[in-house]
Amino acid sequence: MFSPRDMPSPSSIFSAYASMTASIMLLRSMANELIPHPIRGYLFNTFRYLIRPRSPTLTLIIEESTGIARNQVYDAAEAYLSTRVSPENERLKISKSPKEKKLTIRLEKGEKVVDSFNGAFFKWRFICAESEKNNPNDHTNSNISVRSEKRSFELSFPKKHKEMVLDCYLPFILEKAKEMKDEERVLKMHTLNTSYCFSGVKWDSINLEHPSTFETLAMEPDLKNAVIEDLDRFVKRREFYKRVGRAWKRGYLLYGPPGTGKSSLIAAMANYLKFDIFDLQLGNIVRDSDLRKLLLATANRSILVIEDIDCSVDLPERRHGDGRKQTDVQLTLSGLLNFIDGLWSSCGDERIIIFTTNHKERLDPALLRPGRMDMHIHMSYCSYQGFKLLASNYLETPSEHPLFREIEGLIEDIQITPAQVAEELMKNEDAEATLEAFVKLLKRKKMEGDVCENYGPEKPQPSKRRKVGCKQKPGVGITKSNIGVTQRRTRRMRRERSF
Ligand SMILES: Nc1ncnc2c1ncn2[C@@H]1O[C@H](COP(=O)(O)OP(=O)(O)OP(=O)(O)O)[C@@H](O)[C@H]1O
Ligand SMILES: [Mg+2]
Repeated sequence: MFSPRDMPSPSSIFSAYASMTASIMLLRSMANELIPHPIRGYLFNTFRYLIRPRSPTLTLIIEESTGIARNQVYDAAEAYLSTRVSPENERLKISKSPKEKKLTIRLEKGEKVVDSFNGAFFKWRFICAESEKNNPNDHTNSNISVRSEKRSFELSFPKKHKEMVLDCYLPFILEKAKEMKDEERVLKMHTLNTSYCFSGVKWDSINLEHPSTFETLAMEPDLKNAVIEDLDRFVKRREFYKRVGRAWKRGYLLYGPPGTGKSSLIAAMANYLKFDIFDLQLGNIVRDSDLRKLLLATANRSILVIEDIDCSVDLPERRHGDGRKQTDVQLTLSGLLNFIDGLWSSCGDERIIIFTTNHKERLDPALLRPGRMDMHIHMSYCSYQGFKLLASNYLETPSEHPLFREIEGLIEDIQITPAQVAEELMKNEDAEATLEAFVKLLKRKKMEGDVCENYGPEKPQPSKRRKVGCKQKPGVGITKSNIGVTQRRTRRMRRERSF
């Protein structure tokens, strides 16, 4: 047993310490004489390294800049940690620029955050070292110094988690930060500005504030899910497109009567993917060189939209810069498509192109050729499902209402566009009165045999449509690269003239 009597006395400790110090000094002076200076330094450092206690913790230093560029890990950590502040934090920085939608929170110098991931805990600390240097650009010898800050994060964790941090935790933070940035991103709508008479047309941009989302869009649920899945698959497949040697782009053809939500679907896609929209009005382009310039000026992660393609292929006569007619050059749809294909195969990533038309049957076959438009999406008249979604959006009614059954029976027999339904639902704030008026409208339409919209010379024959029972259900018009089916369907649709 250890007893207080066994304890060494203070005088014996002091004499042991003194003799140890004396021997170290002796060794040092011998070493100083015998061993050359550089080797001495090396031995000393190795000895210190060997006797230093091992720490079980690893600390990663994440600096703001790599010397040349910004450090992406730093930016991601800054964004991510702003969502991890806790009541323990005492000082935080807060800011908002005019372009930002929300307040930005950042850690103040020295603040710490503890995060957990996969059951492990990680300690973060924000370091901000200030330094003062003479201004290298100051040639007046005024000795004015510039203050600079070197910011970094320290990430500490048990060494055994090193692989997990490098392979999972940091990639997770990078991904989270990207999601946050996408959410914050203010989408742009680029349209043509034709007022640059001498330098040709240019893109002008405004903030895209179209509120349409997949939640607010009345569409057959299966069709909507198919579109969402297709978009998800597309954005995830960077490596796939590279492997198979295809340009990373996707084409959609939206067709259907006016007011069925084609433009709303484009806005919903842009809002979902956080892609900018480039609205290419072909009618405003008079020179091929302009078209080339405009296409080259479109950005990655964007949607190029050409609306009413059946109308815009009657392109204006090409003209020289001085206004003389240039009749030898005609931009045909297939020419335009080859142009876009060629351009996008050689540059640009994550591009979507969308054509819309009210008359698919009038389209140039070049557009329907295999591999051109990956998905054909038929936007059709309002179904009962579509009505229910609009009613819950516009009237905030519960999912069931006594009048719904009557509406279901009526709406399937007539052709009414979601735009018309939306307009009716907006007429009155009182849900009860609105639904009653809507039932009356449907009955009137049914009695009048007004089963379709008149939106051009091809007004379909209601009796014919009824006979073949061809109110094409939304969703049946969708094909994925299945052009054979699409073409057969187009022929059938031509026969049926469903819209
Ligand atoms: N499917 C839908 N779901 C929800 N709202 C819709 C839908 N379709 C149309 N609307 C409403 O009608 C308005 C007009 O629709 P939109 O411009 O999207 O139709 P469109 O099919 O593009 O017509 P057009 O062929 O004339 O360009 C939209 O702003 C929206 O309020
Ligand atoms: Mg439209």
